[in-house]
Amino acid sequence: MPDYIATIGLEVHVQLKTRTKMFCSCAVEYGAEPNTNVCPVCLGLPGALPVMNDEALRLTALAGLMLGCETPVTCKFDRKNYFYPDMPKNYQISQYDLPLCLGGAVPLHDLAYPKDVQKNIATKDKKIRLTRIHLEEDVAKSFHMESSTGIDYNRAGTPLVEIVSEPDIASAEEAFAYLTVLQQVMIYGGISDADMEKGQLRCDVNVSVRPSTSDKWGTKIELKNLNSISGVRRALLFEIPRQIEALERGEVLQQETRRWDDVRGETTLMRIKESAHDYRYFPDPDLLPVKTAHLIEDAVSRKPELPWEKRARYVSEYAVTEYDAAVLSNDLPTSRYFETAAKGAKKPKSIANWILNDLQSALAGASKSIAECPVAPEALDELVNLIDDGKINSRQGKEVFAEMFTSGKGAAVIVKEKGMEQVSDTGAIEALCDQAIANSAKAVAEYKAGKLAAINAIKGQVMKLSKGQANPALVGEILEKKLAS
Ligand SMILES: Nc1ncnc2c1ncn2[C@@H]1O[C@H](COP(=O)(O)OP(=O)(O)OP(=O)(O)O)[C@@H](O)[C@H]1O
Ligand SMILES: [Mg+2]
Ligand SMILES: [Mg+2]
Repeated sequence: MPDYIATIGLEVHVQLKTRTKMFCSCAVEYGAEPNTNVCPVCLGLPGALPVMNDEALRLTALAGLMLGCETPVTCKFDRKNYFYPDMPKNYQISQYDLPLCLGGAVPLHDLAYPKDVQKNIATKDKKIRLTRIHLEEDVAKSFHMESSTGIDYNRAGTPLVEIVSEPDIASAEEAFAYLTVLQQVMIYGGISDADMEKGQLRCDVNVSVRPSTSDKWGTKIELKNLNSISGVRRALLFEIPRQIEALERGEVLQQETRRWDDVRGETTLMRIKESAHDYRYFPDPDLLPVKTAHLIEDAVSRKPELPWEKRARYVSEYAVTEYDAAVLSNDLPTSRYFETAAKGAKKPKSIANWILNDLQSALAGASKSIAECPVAPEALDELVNLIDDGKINSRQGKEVFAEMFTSGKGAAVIVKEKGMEQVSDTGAIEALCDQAIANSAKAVAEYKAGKLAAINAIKGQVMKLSKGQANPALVGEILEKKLAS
């Protein structure tokens, strides 16, 4: 059996985070009563005229800047003509030959992916090139019921960007990583909430396979409208072997559109693409071409630190590992928490460890997000300093943390209340050492006879006498001095 290569290109639709729709002042509001956020423009009534939403143009330019696209001096809007009830004007306003953004790339920067994802990503620094990003209006949402179909026009006219990749993706896992990074960039830039459960990020998957000995792409099959990142991965893990097996049987694949059934875990045929759709694109006469200079200027001023820049900075500025940095910069609330706590910390690496272990598991246990964390970053910093300064030991630290998480009290307050502060008062420890030496004649004799480990028994006595609060290093020092004399 020859080896096969998969070729994958994604078309991703992302709803922009604007208050109002693309060409009218209707609210963009998820979950509103159907057909309440509508007007003559988004319902396509005769005589209605579109007015461009400048914020949508700005957000698109920002997405392009973050992903390294070029923005041509002018862009324009075109009518994409088709006849379907989800678009009552019988055309969708989109961008055809002069989109807002061209080129660019999505780096699959190593986001601490699970091991089984990691191993199918070609190289750590692989980039997926983009073809273009264009701006259009979303269409209405259809609800297919038993014997009829309902349509909600609230979604019609929502600003939507389509991000088209080159077919650079070579595995289900690379598609997973690509979408994860794209979603992260959209959220970082405040471009979209990119919540797939709300349909704010949707994906068409184009996939073909070919024998590795062939340098011609195979027949492209399109999987329509996937609505979860793991769904895209699972769909490809089904579809790639399906195509390979068909070729192995000697079948000739046809260009077709397939549907992913998430419950049954398989793709099924929707329609065979007879010929390319003729959308009869032409420039929308109601909308003037847009000069992009002010959009680019605005995007430059709004561009945030990129996720992979943040990650690199954490490694160099806070001396945390690549893995820590990837998890800490994964989302903005976690990165803000970390940076606030790390600012005053002597050892930011300790802060990172606490966030990645105890804090995250406590949050998971309480079903809370980090934004709702009852332990403020400054409070975590205080706790970690108490431990790193040797005021309490790490076992006590865990106890204090648990109490902080449930009561919201500060670390020092709890340490005081529980009388945990380690005794570092030399006088008090000396007295306890004398007492322990007097009680341990056998261990003392052994130690003096050269069995140095016997000191541990005496040390244990002192710790017990201090109820675990003596500073162990100091106890060791004092005992050695006393036993030597
Ligand atoms: N042979 C192929 N195998 C896999 N993917 C491909 C192949 N050829 C093109 N693609 C990918 O298909 C995607 C869409 O391609 P393109 O926009 O050219 O056509 P389309 O799907 O007909 O467009 P639309 O769906 O918007 O009408 C791109 O992401 C591209 O990278
Ligand atoms: Mg497309
Ligand atoms: Mg397509």
